[in-house]
Amino acid sequence: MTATAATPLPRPTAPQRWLALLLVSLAMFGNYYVYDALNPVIDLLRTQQGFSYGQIGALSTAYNVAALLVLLAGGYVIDRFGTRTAILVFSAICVAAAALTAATPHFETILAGRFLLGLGAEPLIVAATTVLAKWFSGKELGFAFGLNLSVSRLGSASADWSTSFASPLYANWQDPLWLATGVVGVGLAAAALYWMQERRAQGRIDLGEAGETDRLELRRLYAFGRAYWYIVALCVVFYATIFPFRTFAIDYFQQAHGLGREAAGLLSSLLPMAAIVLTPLFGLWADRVGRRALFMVAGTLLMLPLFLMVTYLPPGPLLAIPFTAQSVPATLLLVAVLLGGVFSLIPAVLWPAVAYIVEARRLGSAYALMTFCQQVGWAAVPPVVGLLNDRAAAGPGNPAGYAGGMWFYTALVAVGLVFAWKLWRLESAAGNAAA
Ligand SMILES: C[C@H](NC(=O)[C@@H](N)CCCCN)C(=O)O
Repeated sequence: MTATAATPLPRPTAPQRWLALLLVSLAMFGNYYVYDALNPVIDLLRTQQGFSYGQIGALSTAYNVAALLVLLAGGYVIDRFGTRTAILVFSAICVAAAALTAATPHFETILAGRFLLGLGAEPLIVAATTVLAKWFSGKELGFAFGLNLSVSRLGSASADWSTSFASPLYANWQDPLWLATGVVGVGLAAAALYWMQERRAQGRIDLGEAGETDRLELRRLYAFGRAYWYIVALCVVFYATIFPFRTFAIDYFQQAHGLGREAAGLLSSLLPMAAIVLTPLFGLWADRVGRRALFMVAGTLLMLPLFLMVTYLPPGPLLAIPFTAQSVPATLLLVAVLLGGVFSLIPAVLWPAVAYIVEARRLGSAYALMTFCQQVGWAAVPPVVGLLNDRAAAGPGNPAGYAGGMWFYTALVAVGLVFAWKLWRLESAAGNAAA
């Protein structure tokens, strides 16, 4: 039965909202899994296929270049075809991308696969956000976003854990990537179920007006204030450090510190695992006390010494990772735990901070612009780190060769600290003026 113009449609019930969240989050789980699935096979791509670190960096950048092109297209597909079709189409692109990446040993094909992934995965994130806003508007929206991000991070952690639960697959570089294709295939199935759910809801449930998707307004850059640009600058350097570090982390722990793949995967998974638990908690804390700029200063300050600690401090005693048969050196464990804390803290305050300084009607384009800048920074760093590693002939015989990359990350964090500090000064001055 459909409602007439005289009888307003009901808003979705709680079970309907949570079903939508579950299905969209499953699609996002697959999305984050397939992105991170490349990280544990980097050593195999190097030993079995002879890829250089520079080529690995290019595989990472191909994703960002594609994402930049899609962001420039400005959410056209979502506006034109609607969220349910967008989720389905972008999930299907991710599956095709995963299969292309796994299919052949040629560098160009793998590069094309990662490019295709960027075309599907980043707009899928935008479409998922739009879907949640439709189903949850006015009801637990922040909580729904937080849960969605936690499930996405579980996808990243699971890709790292695959070094343990799917260890027999790591005899070659292709099988783990076929597993990733299967996982993102499950995400596609969830997207198809969501498609059915939204189609059934049409004409029966009020999902709000099909709002405009966040658009990039490059012509109006001047309209944002200084505080906004400080946040964007911190966003650029933070993600340009943490995502490339994660890309290379498993291989780095293996080559520079002699860890096995399973231990290296578990260590790397501490970053997304911490974020699953701590991001919502830091978000709640910041909601209570405000002072987000101070949180950003604290986060970047904590992050500043970590890459040098992992490079120069003695490894310390071996410590067992709870619930596993693996042990890792204490210094590495400490650095991974602290990086996990930072990976939880900064995103928890960075993205919501924009909403406090930009007027609501411009928030969409503010986020689109911030994501655009994020991709530019994130695109630039992996080839530089790859080049530094290659030039220094970094490898198990020359662990010191990885130091250049670690100094580069440290320099980026130092720049981030300057912007966080400037934001804090600006906000303190504004607070004093208002008092
Ligand atoms: C919330 C934020 N998301 C992003 O930065 C996305 N643009 C890209 C995520 C890609 C993950 N493979 C985050 O994850 O912190």
